[in-house]
Amino acid sequence: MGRPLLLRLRASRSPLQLRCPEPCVQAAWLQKVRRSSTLPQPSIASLLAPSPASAHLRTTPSVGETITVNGFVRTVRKQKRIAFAAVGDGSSLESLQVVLNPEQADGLSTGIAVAITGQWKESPSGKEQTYELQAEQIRILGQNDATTYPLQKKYHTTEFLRTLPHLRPRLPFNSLILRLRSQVISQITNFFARQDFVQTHPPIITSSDCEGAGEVFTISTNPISSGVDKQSSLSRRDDQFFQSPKYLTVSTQLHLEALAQSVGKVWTLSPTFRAEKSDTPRHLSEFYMLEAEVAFVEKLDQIMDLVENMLREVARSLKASRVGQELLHARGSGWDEESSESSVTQEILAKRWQGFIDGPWRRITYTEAIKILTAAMVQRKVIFEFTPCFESGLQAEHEKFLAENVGLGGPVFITDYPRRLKPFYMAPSIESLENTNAGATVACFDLLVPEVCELAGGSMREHRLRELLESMDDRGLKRPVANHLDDQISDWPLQWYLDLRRYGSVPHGGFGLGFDRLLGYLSGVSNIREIVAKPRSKSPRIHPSTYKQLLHCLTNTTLAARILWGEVDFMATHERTAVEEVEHDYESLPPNFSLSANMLAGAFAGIAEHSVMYPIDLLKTRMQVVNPSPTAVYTGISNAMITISRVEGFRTLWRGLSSVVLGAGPAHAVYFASYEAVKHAMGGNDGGKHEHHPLAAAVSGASATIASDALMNPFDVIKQRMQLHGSVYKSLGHCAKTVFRTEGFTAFYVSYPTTLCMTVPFTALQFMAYESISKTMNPTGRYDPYTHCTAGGLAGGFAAGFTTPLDVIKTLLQTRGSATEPELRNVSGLWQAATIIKRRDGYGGFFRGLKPRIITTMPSTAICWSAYEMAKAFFIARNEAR
Ligand SMILES: NC(=O)C[C@H](N)C(=O)O
Repeated sequence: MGRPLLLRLRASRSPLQLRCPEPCVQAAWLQKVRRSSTLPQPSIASLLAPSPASAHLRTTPSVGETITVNGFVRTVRKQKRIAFAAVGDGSSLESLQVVLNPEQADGLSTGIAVAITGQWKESPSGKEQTYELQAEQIRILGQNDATTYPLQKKYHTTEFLRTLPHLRPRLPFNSLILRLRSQVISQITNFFARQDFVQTHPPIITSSDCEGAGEVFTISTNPISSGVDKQSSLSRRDDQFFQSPKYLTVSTQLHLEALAQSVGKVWTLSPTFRAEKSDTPRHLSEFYMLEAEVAFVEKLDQIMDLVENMLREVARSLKASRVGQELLHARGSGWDEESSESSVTQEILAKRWQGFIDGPWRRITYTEAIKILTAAMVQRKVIFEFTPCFESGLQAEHEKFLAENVGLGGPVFITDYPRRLKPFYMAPSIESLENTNAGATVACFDLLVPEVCELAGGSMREHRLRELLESMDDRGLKRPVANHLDDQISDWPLQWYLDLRRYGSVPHGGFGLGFDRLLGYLSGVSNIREIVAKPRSKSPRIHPSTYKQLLHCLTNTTLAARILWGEVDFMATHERTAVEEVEHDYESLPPNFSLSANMLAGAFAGIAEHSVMYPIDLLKTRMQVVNPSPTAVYTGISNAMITISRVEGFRTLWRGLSSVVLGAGPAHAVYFASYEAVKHAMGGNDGGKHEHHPLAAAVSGASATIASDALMNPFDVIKQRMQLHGSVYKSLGHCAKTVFRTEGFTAFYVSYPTTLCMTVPFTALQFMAYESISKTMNPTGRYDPYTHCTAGGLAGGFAAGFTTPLDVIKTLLQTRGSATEPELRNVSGLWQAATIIKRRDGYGGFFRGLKPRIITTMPSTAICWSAYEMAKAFFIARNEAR
């Protein structure tokens, strides 16, 4: 027997090596069996890192042996005398290196399916891989349109990949997720089998809404009436295939309860459907739920023990498995990047598994949870948008806090919720029964884990007939006839459920666990759309409430500031119901990111930027005025502030703001929309967030400015006029009218070319600097208020400093109408303005207002970029489920 073989995986970027079991000695008869066998060829995983199973099957070839491998070409590299193809088959993250001669490589392209026969060889030393296949014969198995194949070897965003659910499983990380699913199912199957549970297949088409939340999909055979006029279509008997309304199941629990009364312990892993809003990273309309039901148990703790033991075993076996090792490897070396933009590192993932393995997990009651949340809020450890309160249930932000702080990285059970918040089938808590306050809480739990929050929920079921009927009545579950305990109503959908209590009822309980969420948690994939083969969810659209929300944040400055600094999750500002539905999930700009979302993000940014920095901007304008009136000469910023507030009143500092608010919204909307559109057209989004395109950034910035300044210029002129010392205009309208009447329409645009001369280089410099600084500070490109803010500020300061001379010229042109001297009044263009400044004040004149300009610009651009990135993150989250 040889020593354990250490295979260094091809293309590994981390030192992680997979330990392979000892290769078996190859028996001659086995070789024969394999050669003549019709079984598929060895998988690449079994070749690169044989598992005990594959070694047992004798797929590990010896050096020099001829083998055939099936797979898909991931890349081809051709040199003069030699060519290399990387071939993958989904069995491993790694690909197999195939060595070919250049002629053999002809016709090979990324994506093509091949069967390659060749000699298994040791790679020359110093290569990344240990073994390779020296091709002898290549068989192309089918057509491949290489020019249009969408999964070329380059970076793809997750959103782009979601548009290709039929092809994305071919990516190495996606295939790993498929294997993870399969493995966890087999672990769970083993676990339950060892505990003598019976696996069952309850129906998918049901007649009742188990959770009573009205989130059922109704089944109809009539494609036209379905969904169009549900009510009328179902009331027409001839449209009812089943004679009575039927739904896709929201939970198999009720049926499992029936089956548990036969064999005691049952489980299922079934598709489940919910017609709820599902545009969050944790919800889908179709998902798999793992449910179990146990008869003859009387305590909720027994059900929690079951969940805990099961998940502990899953984590243990995952940790020891090849899939587990590959997941860690992927997290450590960026394999997962394109198919799951996740911030979960190798360490976090390992910690998550360990959190499952360590125990016992914390169990606290709902009442205790509310106390913990309230105390944390009072002690200012956390700011909640919604004050925790017993009656209202836990909001997403509360669950998140509990998962992170009470579970300390591991899971935490929250038990005994108020009866009112839970469905009809739950039994009262034991404590609740013992108390005078009988029935106030129910014997149930939610299992919370960090990031995912609710992973599972379970309860003791009400097994007593009278109490069950009372509970149904409390919730208005209408029975057709006023009920007597012994009434039997044959066509009432839940009649059979009552029978379970009528005939040989036993105490029992069970749980349901979101299986896709579990896989997401175990693999560190934050959005279950990357976990499920073909995610089904309600299409999102930009809802009117979104606009309301943005406005709310804008008008509430403290809230806006807290959001900008990342103290408050933007989502938490949404209305109560939406908090549960919408979650923040920032990813890079998707190709299909809508224009309106871009514009709205831009508008939000523009208004935020201009409003906050307005007073300083006013000072800058006044300091740049050539030949100002003696009462408007200021020695510095603070002197200017004090003088203006004292002489003209504090409110003067804000004069003209309305013009900016009115103009900045649309102008910035145009600005960011053009920026993203030009950047996209110039390939600035290609290659993903790790590639840097300064030219694209600069050109898009410049184009954006040309478009937006055309819109903003008149508003800017009005603003400047109103900011001047001794401005006589009463309002925006008054100013606009007066300027138009006395100076004509051109007054609004005389400074446009100068503005562009200034803003185009300013924007190009700023965007270039912003992109460069962001890429350096935040290489993953995730939403990070701190980097957006810092990069935005630095980029703005840099651009502002360099363009101050042009800004001085612009101010002269924009305010010429308010000047008293004829030379200044009649200045007609950039060059003339520059000459006047030079003559009167020398070169120093071109740097007047430099300091306030940098001081205004830095926070302005910081706010602007932060607001823009925040709004963008928000829209991406809304765009999620497309
Ligand atoms: N089987 C269960 O306990 C799951 C529960 N019916 C739910 O949908 O949350």
